[in-house]
Amino acid sequence: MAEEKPAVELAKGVNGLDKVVLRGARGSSAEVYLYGGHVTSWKNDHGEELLFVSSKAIFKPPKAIRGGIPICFPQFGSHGTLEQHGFARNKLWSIDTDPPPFPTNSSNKAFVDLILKPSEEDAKIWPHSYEFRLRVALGPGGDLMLTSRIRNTNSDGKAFSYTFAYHTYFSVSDISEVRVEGLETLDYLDNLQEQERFTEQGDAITFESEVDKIYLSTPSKIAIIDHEKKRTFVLRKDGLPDAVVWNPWDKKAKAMADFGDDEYKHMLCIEAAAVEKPITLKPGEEWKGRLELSAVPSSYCSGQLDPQKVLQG
Ligand SMILES: O=P(O)(O)OC[C@H]1O[C@@H](O)[C@H](O)[C@@H](O)[C@@H]1O
Repeated sequence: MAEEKPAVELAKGVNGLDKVVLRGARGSSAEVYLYGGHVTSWKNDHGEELLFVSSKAIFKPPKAIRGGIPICFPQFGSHGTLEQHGFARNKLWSIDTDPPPFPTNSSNKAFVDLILKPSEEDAKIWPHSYEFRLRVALGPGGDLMLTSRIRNTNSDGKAFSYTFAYHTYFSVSDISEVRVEGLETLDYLDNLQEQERFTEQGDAITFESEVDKIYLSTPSKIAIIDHEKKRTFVLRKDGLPDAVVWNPWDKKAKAMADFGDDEYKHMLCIEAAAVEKPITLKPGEEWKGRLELSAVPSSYCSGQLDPQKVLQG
């Protein structure tokens, strides 16, 4: 009998970068690079990849990996003085061997704790002391769970504020066949129109051109229905009121060096985020932001699927 592989294993990834491989009980798996604290793979029990990573992704600092789940911290987007999406996604994280207690299902072994602390160099661009702990776990059913705990460890009595996102790239069969449920009728800021505020109209969201919107105060559950693949992703979030929806479409795709010209057809970013209202932490305070992803088979025929059932179920 083949020897059972460990639930958690340290391995070498692209360009020799360190990565942690997580293996669930029934065949699911996930991979997390220490570079960026970046999840680059999430596979279901059948070994099917559920996240998109570009074939042109550059696995080399200081460029963030194009795809998977980059962590945007302490700034989402370009609205602030820091680099686009902050620096956490292009820092080398460490394995946290002694994380503070974490309420968890003790039978679940497939998880890893990472930590990011500022270096002296970092403190020059963001003069704050913090501990950012990230737990990545595979649930018994193959769900992927990310929990971020950010603590203000400033000794100068100063509070700090930040914006945040789990910039998740979902793998989809064909963007034109995908719909997103849970964001209809909500207000959003349109990044393609100078962040002007609009209200989404009644129907589920479908895609036929570039989209870059920040939906505000969204429900905790959002569904991505991939008709062709007959698969529904369900995203549950906590502590993250907003949701960014991004697809670069053809023109922007061509302008990105680390993204294939046609790859926009096979990805969709739905990002659990806190953007509109920055989070403020006083010294000693800790914030928690959680994302849980599951992928379920959906046998969709036009009109048969009741979105309410997906969202309430
Ligand atoms: O190329 P980056 O820095 O990874 O950003 C990709 C996209 O990320 C999205 O979250 C932003 O809303 C877009 O405006 C941006 O283009």
